[in-house]
This record gives sequence, C-alpha cells and structure tokens, in this order.
Amino acid sequence: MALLDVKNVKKIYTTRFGGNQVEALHNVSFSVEAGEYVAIMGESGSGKTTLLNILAALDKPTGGKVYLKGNDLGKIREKEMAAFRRQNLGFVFQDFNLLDTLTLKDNIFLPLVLSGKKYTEMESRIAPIAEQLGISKLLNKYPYEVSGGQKQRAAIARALITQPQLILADEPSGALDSRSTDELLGLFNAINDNGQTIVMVTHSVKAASTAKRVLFIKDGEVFHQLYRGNLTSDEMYQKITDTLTVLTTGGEHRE
Ligand SMILES: Nc1ncnc2c1ncn2[C@@H]1O[C@H](COP(=O)(O)OP(=O)(O)OP(=O)(O)O)[C@@H](O)[C@H]1O
Repeated sequence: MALLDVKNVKKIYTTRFGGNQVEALHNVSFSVEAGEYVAIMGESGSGKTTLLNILAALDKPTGGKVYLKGNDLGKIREKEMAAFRRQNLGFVFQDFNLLDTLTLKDNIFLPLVLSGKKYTEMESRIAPIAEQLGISKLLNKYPYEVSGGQKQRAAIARALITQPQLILADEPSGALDSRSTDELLGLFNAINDNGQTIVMVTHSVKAASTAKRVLFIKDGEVFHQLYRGNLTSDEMYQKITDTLTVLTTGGEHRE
C-alpha cells in the first residue's frame, strides 16, 4: 500500500459572493511510497498550494480522495483532525513559522507538548535530531537571535520530532540565501536517506533537482513526472529545466 494515495482530486473555489468559480485542481492522481522524496512543481497559479493544503487536510477537495496509509482524510472527524495532523504529518514552511516568544527548543517541543508527552521523552527525542541538524548549541536562543538557515533547521527539527509518516514542505528554501539553501537541501537528503518521506512544493529547479521524483502540475492535472534514478543533480536540473520549458510553452499533456 502506498503511504499517500491521491485519487482524482478536484478543487473548485467559489468566490465569496457566489458568482465566480475557479477550478484550481481538475483531476490530480498520484501516489507516494514510504521513503520517497517528491518535489511538486508548476507555474504560479497551477494549484500547488491548493494541493498541499488538501494533502495536509487543511482544506477539503471538491471531489476525489486522499488516503494516508489507507486512511481516507475525508472521513476523519473535525475534532480529531488536529491530533491526526500532529501524529502523522510534519510541516516545513517558507517563512519558518516559529513563535518568536519561545526558544528554538520550546518551538521544537511544541507539537509534543500539545500531544501531552513527558518532558523526559521530549528531551531524549530532541538530542539526536538537534545533533543531526547542527543546532544543539542554539537550542536556548530565540528565533530572532539566529539566521534564516538556522531557523529553518529548527523548523525541520520541529517537523521531525513527532516522527511523522510524511513531511510536507512548502517552498522551504524560498527565504534562504544560496548557501543556506544548499545546507537545507543536503539536510532534506540526509533525513530522506534515514527513511523519512518528504513531499515538497517548490519553484526552485535547484531544490527540485535534489528530490528523487518531480511531479509537474499543469491545468490542474499531473502533466509529467521525472524520476531521478541514477542522474546527478546537474543532469536532473537540466531535465527539469527542459520540462518546464515544455510546460510554459504549451506542450500537450504527457504524463
Ligand atoms: N481561496 C481561494 N479562493 C478562490 N480562488 C483561489 C483561492 N485560493 C487559490 N485560488 C485560485 O486557485 C488557483 C490555484 O492557486 P494556488 O495558490 O493553489 O496556486 P500555486 O500553484 O500554489 O501558485 P503560486 O506558485 O503562485 O503559489 C489560482 O487560480 C488561484 O487564484
């Protein structure tokens, strides 16, 4: 069974006064196996954020289904949703979403505090993660005292600490300089090598070229997929660029 199964997902937004309808996703189907690292690309407005919100169960599709480990997200009751998200999903955002009034350590602990975990367990979980992410010495600092790259590493630690089935990342390198981007992408590869499944939405060819598979969305559908296989990051970069050229110059659907 795939870890994530997206079946014929459709999303129509109806504007507040009822008049206009926007079809953000027409018919999206794909699955992600445990241990994969998948990037989702597409032009601005192609529906990437909409898709990510649906995968995160933050929004409901107008049609179709999303299954996480066989669980239909549409069948989870509203009052159980926050706990389901906390137990199964980790989130990494472009703008880090750390709370400025908490130290990095308390930010990282937050999802465990919300799940009622004991302090000793939280301490034992954080140590190896902070070590791997190179932030052990920064844990007592506040977000405004550290760099963007360090904030993003704390955000990754917060995502990992619940041992989620799946990490969903929305443009995680979007606010980082090129050196921090390289570090972040290296970390994503390292945590994926440890078995963590990652789905990342990105505009960045560089970021996508480090993933093991890239899905391209166009006109609300999966237009094409690229598998990294044995390609180097440079070769993958070139293939992605070529695909984006076809995508933006109006190629036919060729998944
Ligand atoms: N709440 C909303 N109400 C109405 N239309 C919306 C809403 N959110 C998104 N849309 C529309 O749905 C389409 C897809 O938007 P979405 O934000 O998912 O695209 P995107 O690929 O993430 O874009 P970007 O790369 O610019 O972030 C767009 O046409 C957008 O205008």
